[in-house]
Amino acid sequence: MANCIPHLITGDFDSLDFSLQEFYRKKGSQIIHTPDQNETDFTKSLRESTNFLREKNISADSFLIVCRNGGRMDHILSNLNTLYLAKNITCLPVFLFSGDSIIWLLDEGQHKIHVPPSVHHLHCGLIPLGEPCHHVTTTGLKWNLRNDRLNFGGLICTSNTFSGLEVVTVETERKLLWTMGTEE
Ligand SMILES: Cc1ncc(C[n+]2csc(CCOP(=O)(O)OP(=O)(O)O)c2C)c(N)n1
Ligand SMILES: O=c1ccn([C@@H]2O[C@H](COP(=O)(O)O)[C@@H](O)[C@H]2O)c(=O)[nH]1
Repeated sequence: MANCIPHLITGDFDSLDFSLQEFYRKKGSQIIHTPDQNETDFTKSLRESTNFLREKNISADSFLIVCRNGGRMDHILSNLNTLYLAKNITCLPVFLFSGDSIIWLLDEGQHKIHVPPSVHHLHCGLIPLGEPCHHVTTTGLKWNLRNDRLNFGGLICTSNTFSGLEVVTVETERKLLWTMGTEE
């Protein structure tokens, strides 16, 4: 890690040691303090990173966010909320990677998800966070949905897995979180 110097360090810094901040500043990291307490560090850092890429003229395909799951349910839920907020911050896709899962937000419409055979035995799911999804249809899952309704308090799709096809298709008329296991 000694050679890994972040281009940008940003946040409210309530959990960042000042000496560590100074260490990285001297190594060349740009430091942006965002004290606003009406948005989470993740949401703000997505905005700062988007500005950073634009100012430095750096092109990127996506954001891969590596987050800890330290047991704080409010952190987990606010991280998922940031996936919904991301559309207003960046046009790049945002993938949230945590532990052995990756999760991202599917927009309304049809989706094809390419699934490498090495993860066919792992878990996947479709989570209707925030609002019911009245019509969801899938192919490529062990337990497929056929114009089914997903909602909290009713059916949500967790602990599903793959049928063995290399492509999963999802059709949804509302935004829907897609989660899947990743290789150890
Ligand atoms: C309605 C409402 N609830 C709660 C808050 C408080 N709040 C929301 S985001 C935020 C900042 C969180 O900072 P972050 O470093 O992302 O998380 P932490 O580990 O400090 O909880 C705070 C304090 C608020 N501003 N408004
Ligand atoms: O266990 C965790 C801890 C943190 N996060 C994310 O990081 C930010 C900042 O958290 P701090 O406690 O201020 O360092 C938080 O909003 C989460 O997005 C996390 O996901 N899991």
